[in-house]
Amino acid sequence: VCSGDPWDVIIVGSGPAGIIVADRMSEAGKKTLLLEQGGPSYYTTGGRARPNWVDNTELSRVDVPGLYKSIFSNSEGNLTCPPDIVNSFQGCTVGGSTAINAGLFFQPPASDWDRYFPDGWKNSDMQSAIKKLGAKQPSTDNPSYDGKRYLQSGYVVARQWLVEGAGYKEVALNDGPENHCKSKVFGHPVYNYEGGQRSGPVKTYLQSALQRENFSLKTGARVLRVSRDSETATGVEVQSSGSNNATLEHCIKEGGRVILSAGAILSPQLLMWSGIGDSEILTNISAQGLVKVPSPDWINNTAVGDKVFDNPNTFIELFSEAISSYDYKFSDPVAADRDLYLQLRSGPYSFASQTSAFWDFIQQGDDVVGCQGTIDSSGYMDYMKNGTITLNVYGTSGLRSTGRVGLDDKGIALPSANFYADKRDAQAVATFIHNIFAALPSTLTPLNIAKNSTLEQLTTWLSTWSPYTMGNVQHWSSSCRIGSCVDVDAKVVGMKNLFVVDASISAPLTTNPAMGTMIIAERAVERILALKS
Ligand SMILES: Cc1cc2nc3c(=O)[nH]c(=O)nc-3n(C[C@H](O)[C@H](O)[C@H](O)COP(=O)(O)OP(=O)(O)OC[C@H]3O[C@@H](n4cnc5c(N)ncnc54)[C@H](O)[C@@H]3O)c2cc1C
Repeated sequence: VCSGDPWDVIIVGSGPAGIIVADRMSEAGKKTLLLEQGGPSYYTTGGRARPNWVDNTELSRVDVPGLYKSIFSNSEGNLTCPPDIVNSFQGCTVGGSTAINAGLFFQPPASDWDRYFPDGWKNSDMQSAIKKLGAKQPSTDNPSYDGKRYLQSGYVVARQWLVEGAGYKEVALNDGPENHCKSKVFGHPVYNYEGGQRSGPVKTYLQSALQRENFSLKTGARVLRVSRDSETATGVEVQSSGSNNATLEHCIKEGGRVILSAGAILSPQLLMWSGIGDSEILTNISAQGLVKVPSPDWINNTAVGDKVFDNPNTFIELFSEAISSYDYKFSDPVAADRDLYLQLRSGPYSFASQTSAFWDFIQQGDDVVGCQGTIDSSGYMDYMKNGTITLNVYGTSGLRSTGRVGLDDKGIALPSANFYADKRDAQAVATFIHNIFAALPSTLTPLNIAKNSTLEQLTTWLSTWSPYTMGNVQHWSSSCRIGSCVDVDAKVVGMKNLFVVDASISAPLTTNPAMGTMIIAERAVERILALKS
């Protein structure tokens, strides 16, 4: 029995991709339902979780960029997914992980589309999607509302090291093809903020969707599976929050569509619970009653959940007498910085803590591997002494080691990353570090790895687990790739009207994934709307 009238399009998940798809589908006149299992995040969505110093403002903890890091230690506001929903650190709230992330907003280089995406998704095909995103979503590399740059001592030292020493070009990182090539470039991080506050799809696309009468957002609505009649999706089965095991059915009209935008870990789980995936996994979870479709109607596709990717992270602690470290606080910020933020949306709390970013590509035979460096304003773990900053080094595009989204014994998604399973990956990241270490000035000292380490020593160090190495950064992508899991229109292989549009369908990108995922969502909408049926 359908709950309410049927929809033209039902979208599962209000992350950046889901919100963009919902806005564009409703703009195209489709009667559109967006379902999100989590609750409010930004102030404008009803989010009120925040430290006392932000009381009496129209801000929640989500709106204040400088409260970003507190998400890892303070769960107030139920913004992250509980363990009975997914076995990883993700946003389960309006905006998905863009409501809890740092807001770093980097445009993937043109070479990513050309190298790693199929026909129809090459750089030239992506231009209209990139333009549409740029027109709708503000971003800035100078986030403080008063126009001044704060916490720049780390930038000055890094600039001297990488630009003057190592030959990186200092650029505006998203501007123009020659700058966003991400090839030996250095600059100020770009954030999707506006007016000293977090922006992102909730503040842009979602607001335009909410103006339309043919659009509806329902929160607290966890979709369990897609209902289907053989290869035709008919709707989704939803477990309403608070209700004990009660479910209801939202239906689509004949000719309607279901689009999964639940993220790179949960979209594969939804497919599996809907009887689409590796038959071995389907057999296991159907024994627990999690698959409702009879086995003859299962769609056996081992590409569901396969080759999931996250960036392997290495933290390098660097010390210089010339640096003043800055430690962000949730409850008790430095009074002057608190006032600067509250009165002028300016100062350190107008950004998440990163003060510079840079990229290079490492050539390995015919292959290239992208590497990214992002420098934070403080030390980490055992290295909190003033003068210390943290360099996060990520391996990015072109890495060969990937994992799999499996399910735990309760059927809940559990990603594996398999970092450096292919040794060439560790060698590529080590080469990136070795190259920049060669240019370290005498005034800047790495604290957790020797400055004069050989390439072999660096390779061994970064591929041996420690609190500083082999870390996940929760940039999950690539678990339902175009060509094997979905087709070039983002349609699930074997299904007529079921789609996946989120980080799942992206290849590993050279940059942090949010902006690329949003571009992909714009492109997928163009292709879906162009389909005949
Ligand atoms: C801590 C952290 C920091 C990050 N920092 C950055 C950064 O600075 N820059 C950057 O580019 N990227 C960053 N990322 C990654 C980036 O945020 C993600 O790549 C991006 O949000 C992925 O978008 P998505 O649309 O694929 O899915 P998600 O953002 O994962 O959104 C999926 C949404 O679907 C909902 N959902 C899932 N399953 C269901 C269901 N069954 N029923 C109903 N709703 C469901 C979820 O609750 C969630 O709201 C960060 C991620 C994390 C976790």
